[in-house]
Amino acid sequence: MQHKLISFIGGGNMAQAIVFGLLKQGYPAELICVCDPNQHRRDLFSAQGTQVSDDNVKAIQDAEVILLAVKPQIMADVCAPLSAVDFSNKLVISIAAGISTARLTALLPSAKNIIRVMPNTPALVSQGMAGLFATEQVPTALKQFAQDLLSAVGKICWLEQEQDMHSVTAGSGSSPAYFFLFMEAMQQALVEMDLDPQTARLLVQQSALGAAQMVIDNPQTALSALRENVTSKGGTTAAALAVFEQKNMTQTIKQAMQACVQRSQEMESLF
Ligand SMILES: NC(=O)C1=CN([C@@H]2O[C@H](COP(=O)(O)OP(=O)(O)OC[C@H]3O[C@@H](n4cnc5c(N)ncnc54)[C@H](OP(=O)(O)O)[C@@H]3O)[C@@H](O)[C@H]2O)C=CC1
Ligand SMILES: O=C(O)[C@@H]1CCC=N1
Repeated sequence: MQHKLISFIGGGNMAQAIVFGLLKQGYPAELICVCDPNQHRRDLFSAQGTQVSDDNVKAIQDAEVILLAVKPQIMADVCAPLSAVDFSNKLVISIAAGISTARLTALLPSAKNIIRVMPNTPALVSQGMAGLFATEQVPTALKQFAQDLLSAVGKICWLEQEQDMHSVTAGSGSSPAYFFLFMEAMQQALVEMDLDPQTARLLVQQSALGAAQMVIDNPQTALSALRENVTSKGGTTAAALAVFEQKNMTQTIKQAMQACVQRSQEMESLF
């Protein structure tokens, strides 16, 4: 992939996942600058050889790519001083949930090239999933750069309609947390059955990994068929799944994902 000078604005959880993921894939550390007001966070990055700064405006002057990785709630305040800089030859990538490209254009009026990305934290271990949306005027070469950047830390999909970003947030941006919660609950249940926490965690994590790998390795097989293959008639799995069914688990998952979409839509009108 082509290497460009990238300034990250915000060095929190998601920026760390992307930056450390990129470094693992050999992206040159000297071409990454991370801006964050927090000294401890800056130290995490400089220890890996990247540039760091507490001055956003200064740090974006020479950058070819600016990756906005602050909370949506403060995006407007963060962009206000940045708008003094000429963005016409720069690529702006925003990973903020619920901040539309129209809103970003209003916040950074000189920016012509804006790409919105919804990544997720497994980027840290090169297993990220990112949805990308570019406005019409973004040149192919810049779209290719954004695609290569996110592909370096996982899989990507392009969205034709920006409104689908809400569903992508429910499906991949937020979803690692659903799986962590599920695994957390399983581990806790096993500990309450007297297994030690390490053994409980091993059972859960290896089963999750194995299940995900089976899904990946069998693209033609319906997920329901993989489930049925584990479920012997009158057996143990059937007993467990019957409880999920009684508790309306499918409906609960659907409602949770709808809540995620609703919050993303709400954030679009709030910030
Ligand atoms: N976490 C995730 O899994 C995902 C997050 N996102 C999006 O990524 C963005 C960042 O989320 P996340 O990493 O979780 O949030 P974090 O709070 O972990 O990171 C944001 C960072 O920005 C810093 N910051 C605050 N003010 C400024 C400023 N003026 N200039 C530069 N940096 C500043 C914060 O410092 P301090 O803490 O001191 O305020 C913090 O270190 C959000 O918009 C979110 O929607 C998208 C997909 C997944
Ligand atoms: O919870 C959030 O709002 C962010 C966006 C997707 C994952 N984390």
